[in-house]
Amino acid sequence: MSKLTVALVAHDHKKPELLVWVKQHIKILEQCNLVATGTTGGLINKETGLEVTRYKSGPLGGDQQIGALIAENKLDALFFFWDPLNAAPHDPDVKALLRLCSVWNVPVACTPATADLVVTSPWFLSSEYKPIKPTF
Ligand SMILES: O=C(CO)COP(=O)(O)O
Repeated sequence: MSKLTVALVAHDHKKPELLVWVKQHIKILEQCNLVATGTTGGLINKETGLEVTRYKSGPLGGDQQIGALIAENKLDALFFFWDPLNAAPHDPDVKALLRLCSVWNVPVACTPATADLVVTSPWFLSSEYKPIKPTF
């Protein structure tokens, strides 16, 4: 069975929450190909030793690079702890990334609670479940 490709992204004020979450679910996440925006990916690797493919930092195009994976049907899930209390200079990119998850029916979790439920679902690592991809 091929590994799931999973993207991990967090805004600065949410990085501590994402790190806690990654450590809680490390046994599941180590079975996945992990990709991340630059700073998030560097922190995850440093704090957990997990291998992470790092794209550019979010404000420098990293969200768009992850969006490109979605458009190419190369991403299985996104865990995006975005910050609802601080404006981001690249807000259009953030919206575009979340929008593409809706366009292509990619599972996306934006809070630790949702992320817990998604990653512990019996369907998460199973080949029994494949999201239906829309045809346009
Ligand atoms: O800005 C981000 C997502 O929108 C995250 O980027 P970094 O992981 O480089 O901080």
